[in-house]
Amino acid sequence: MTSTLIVNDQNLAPRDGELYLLQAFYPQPIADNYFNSLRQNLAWQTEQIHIFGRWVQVPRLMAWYGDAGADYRYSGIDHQPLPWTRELQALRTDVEAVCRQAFNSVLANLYRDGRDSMGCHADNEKELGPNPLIASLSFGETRLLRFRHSRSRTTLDIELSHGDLLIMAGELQHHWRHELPKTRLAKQARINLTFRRIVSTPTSPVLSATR
Ligand SMILES: O=C(O)CCC(=O)C(=O)O
Ligand SMILES: [Fe+2]
Repeated sequence: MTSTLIVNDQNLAPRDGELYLLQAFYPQPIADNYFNSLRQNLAWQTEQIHIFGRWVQVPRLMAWYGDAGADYRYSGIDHQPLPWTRELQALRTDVEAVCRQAFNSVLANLYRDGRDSMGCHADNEKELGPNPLIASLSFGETRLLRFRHSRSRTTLDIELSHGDLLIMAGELQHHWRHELPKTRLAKQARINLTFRRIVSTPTSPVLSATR
């Protein structure tokens, strides 16, 4: 294993990539504070995607923050990042210490309840580089993240709860896709932050329009 993480956790991916789950990375009172302030203070927006010739609203709210110049294209639209807030900076510092990697951007998603979701995709955009390390923080309602191996169709369900940190690394994005399915069980909101390192500027649409 060639991981550069300082976590000694077991790799949850049975093959073709690395997945580490640090449960309660933030203990509950701290996670509560982050959930409340992120929900209040981030510039949550609805996004439209162009799919089969029409514009459809994505079933969640989103916000994009990062260093100036770390432009990122998602939902078919080129997004200029908003400048880091103080709390996103603090979260970034904590996550960087564990991952031993610098992040220059974060994509925030707000799932208002179990009717909000994210479609199956891989975070394999070329501006993330060949084997991106992506750090994903969850706050609020527990939701299931489902991984699907592209060739074998094996699925792997990971429950993400309040304060958890999930790290995706190695070749994972080449071989596995992931989705956050809708569920009747989730009545409360969930916030997810994925810290990323943008290494090149895109010249063409790079995120699949099917999310
Ligand atoms: O909400 C999640 O846990 C998944 C988010 C995700 O896959 C993404 O932002 O690319
Ligand atoms: Fe993703």
